Amino acid sequence: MTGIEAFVRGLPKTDLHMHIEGSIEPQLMLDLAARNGLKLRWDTAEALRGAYRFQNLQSFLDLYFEGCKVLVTERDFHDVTRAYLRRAHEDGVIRAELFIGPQSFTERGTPIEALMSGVLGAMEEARREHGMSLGLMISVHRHRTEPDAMAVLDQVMPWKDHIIGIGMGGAEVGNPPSKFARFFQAARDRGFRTTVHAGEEGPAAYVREALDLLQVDRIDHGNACLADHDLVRELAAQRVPLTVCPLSNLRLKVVSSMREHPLKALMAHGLHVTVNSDDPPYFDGYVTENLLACRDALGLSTEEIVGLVRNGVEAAFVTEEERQALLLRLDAYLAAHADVLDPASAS
Ligand SMILES: Nc1ncnc2[nH]cnc12
Ligand SMILES: [Zn+2]
Repeated sequence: MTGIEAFVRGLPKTDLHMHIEGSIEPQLMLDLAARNGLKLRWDTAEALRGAYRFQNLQSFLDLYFEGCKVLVTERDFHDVTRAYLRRAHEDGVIRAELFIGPQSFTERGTPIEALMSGVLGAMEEARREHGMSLGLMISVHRHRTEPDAMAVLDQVMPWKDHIIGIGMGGAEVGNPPSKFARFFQAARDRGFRTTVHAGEEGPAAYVREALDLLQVDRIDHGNACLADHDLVRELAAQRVPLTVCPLSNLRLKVVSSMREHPLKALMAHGLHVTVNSDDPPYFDGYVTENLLACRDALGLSTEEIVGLVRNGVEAAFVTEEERQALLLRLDAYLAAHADVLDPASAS
């Protein structure tokens, strides 16, 4: 490991855009399938990992929803969440905000109680054992109907105090934010913070709808906003965070190479850009690999990497007290590694 790799891995980071059901490492997927008496199309972790070649978002979602079938019991939800949090902790993540999309599981008969207990129990363990700051977000599927999304909102209300936000993912093109205007209004009326996937494969107009119609607090991805200068100006002026996922964009062919990734262009426009993992095993990288891939392809400086990480802390759905505590951890690390940021200070 080079000095900069070790520095980025140790840097206290956030992961504000990741999906629990997209975090199942191949071996765990096989183990969970065996535990539940399910037969997968792959016999080995290598074979499964070899299937992670995608043409677009839909080809990924097909595999992602197939993978969801191995999560059945409370223990399954616990184990997958715990495994992600262990990896994220080793990756230097101090604040993670986790999406789970209940519809994939409740439609197959898993009770919402099993899902919530498993996930929340694992989060509590990771808070205790790793000192992580954690929040859970409920995500609905945009390819389903708005009444379906409303039903999810009703289902999770008993856990309202354990949920920091409501989001939406799934097949973007043809399912614009406007389809869910009443759902997001309802989520806001019930006191939730909101975020939505927009401008990943969809156009800038979808990001505009997310901002104006859904009035979300953050935008997941948001890359396509660059096509609309007025929109970029508004997003920058309002400091709306974008949870960008560079390796996801590469693997889903949203960009044809990392060198063409818009991360630096988004930063140059003064946007509140954060870097996140999305679905780490599927896209072959946790937050550190995402930052290093951007550094290698786009020539990010160490200061720019630190700026992106600081943006993550500023965009987190936390109380101001918690934000200050996270910033203190970041600043303590930077003070202890002043030689990396300013090599002239090393003597
Ligand atoms: N990148 C992505 N886009 C839309 N929905 C998703 N669900 C999990 N990952 C996603
Ligand atoms: Zn996502």
